[in-house]
Amino acid sequence: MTSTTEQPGVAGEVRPGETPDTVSPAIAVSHAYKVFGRRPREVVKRLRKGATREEVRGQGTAAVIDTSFSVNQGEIFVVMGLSGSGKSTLIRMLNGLNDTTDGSITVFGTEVVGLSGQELRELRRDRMSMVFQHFALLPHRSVLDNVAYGLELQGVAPAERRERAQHWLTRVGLGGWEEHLPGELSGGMQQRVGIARAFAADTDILLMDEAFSALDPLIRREMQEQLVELQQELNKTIVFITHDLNEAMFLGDRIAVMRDGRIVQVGTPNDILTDPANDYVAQFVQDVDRARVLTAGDVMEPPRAVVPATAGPRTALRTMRDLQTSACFVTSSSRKLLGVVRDKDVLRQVREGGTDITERLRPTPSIVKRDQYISELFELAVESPLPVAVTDDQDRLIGVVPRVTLLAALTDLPTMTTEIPIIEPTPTVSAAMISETLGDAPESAAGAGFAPENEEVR
Ligand SMILES: Nc1ncnc2c1ncn2[C@@H]1O[C@H](COP(=O)(O)OP(=O)(O)OP(=O)(O)O)[C@@H](O)[C@H]1O
Repeated sequence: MTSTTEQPGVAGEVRPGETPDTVSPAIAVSHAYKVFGRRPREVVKRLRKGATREEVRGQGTAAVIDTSFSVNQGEIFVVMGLSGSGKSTLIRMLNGLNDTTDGSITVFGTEVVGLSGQELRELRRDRMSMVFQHFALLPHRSVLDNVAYGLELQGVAPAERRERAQHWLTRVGLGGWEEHLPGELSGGMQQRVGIARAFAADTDILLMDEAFSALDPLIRREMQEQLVELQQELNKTIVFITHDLNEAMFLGDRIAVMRDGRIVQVGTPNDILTDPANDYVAQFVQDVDRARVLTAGDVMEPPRAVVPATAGPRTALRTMRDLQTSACFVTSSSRKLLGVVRDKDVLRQVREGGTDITERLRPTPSIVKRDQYISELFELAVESPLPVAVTDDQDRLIGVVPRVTLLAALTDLPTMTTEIPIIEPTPTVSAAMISETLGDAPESAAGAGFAPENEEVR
């Protein structure tokens, strides 16, 4: 499990494969508090001593309480939580739009808490752009000038800023709208202008506060996909606020779940879904569209019905009989998936005295990669009698997704409902007939091994 309920002092969490020594976070937040009210520091003291948000309410609103987390360079970090949980306050603390009552926030190693107004403006101009839920466009400037606005603040020359703004308008699908005023555009189009403006400013960090919430579902989906695409292309660090769990799961490399001003869990979408830290998170995720969060790699099982190409037909047949299945994957010596053999074909081959199963090889009906969402597997699973094969970049068979696993993944049920695993597809030839052909007694499934090839030709 890689998810954490962030612990005090644990600011530099890193992703698998990275080491703390080689990666410095883009943003590190440590024990940060934000209290609205007349005596905020007093409230922090009481919170530190264990007072609850409710208990201090008379003195002020504790919007963000003892929050520690870090955002790695190049990741999409989503902050999710119900309305009022403190998400907007938190994201605005990162760029100084809200001051921080207590604690530390660093951006690329520079402490943000305590910077002057001028320094904060520079930070927002040069390092962190923000996309707001309600666009925040300048109503009397053209669409093009709105997109170029950040560049203007950065002092970029007019010709270059027009060119860059034009480029980004085209990227977000608004070519041709340059000279219009924002008010002439639909909500979805205005949001695209906001996004183009943020990307045009070319800051390393993008802060997005409910940036897609005003969009209708189809456009919203499109924008989510476009954001992921742009992020992969440009390797920006993105902090994205949403109260929509499916959006969080789709976008987030990691997700922080907030409740009543505190972060209650940080983890990958898979961690949050399969290993919620508490009942609150569990309730939150119960309605999530699991098919669009879990990948083939998350749910795949070790392939059982597999024989190497060097195994003869007798071995293949014995394997299928013992596993009570009618098909078997065939792999090369380097575990590359070559295809499948069927029980009927192999039975015939044994009777005919054949020795090379690759002569009876059929193409594998469905093959996916480990990072494909299981929503993409259903059609394949319906069309194919065999479990969906999962291969790596070198086409090696690394797992299978049987239909039962796919269905169980949707509801978080265990896949094993009986003691004996059912291996798809069911036999088309009886075990007795196979045993008679092989001239031996059935072995237990657990004992199914590969006989050396010289046994095959006896
Ligand atoms: N300027 C302010 N003055 C006083 N209280 C505030 C201010 N801004 C936010 N709050 C309070 O802080 C708490 C957290 O609000 P915040 O807007 O950060 O939550 P949120 O999770 O972003 O909610 P939403 O999704 O509704 O925007 C709320 O109780 C809110 O009323």
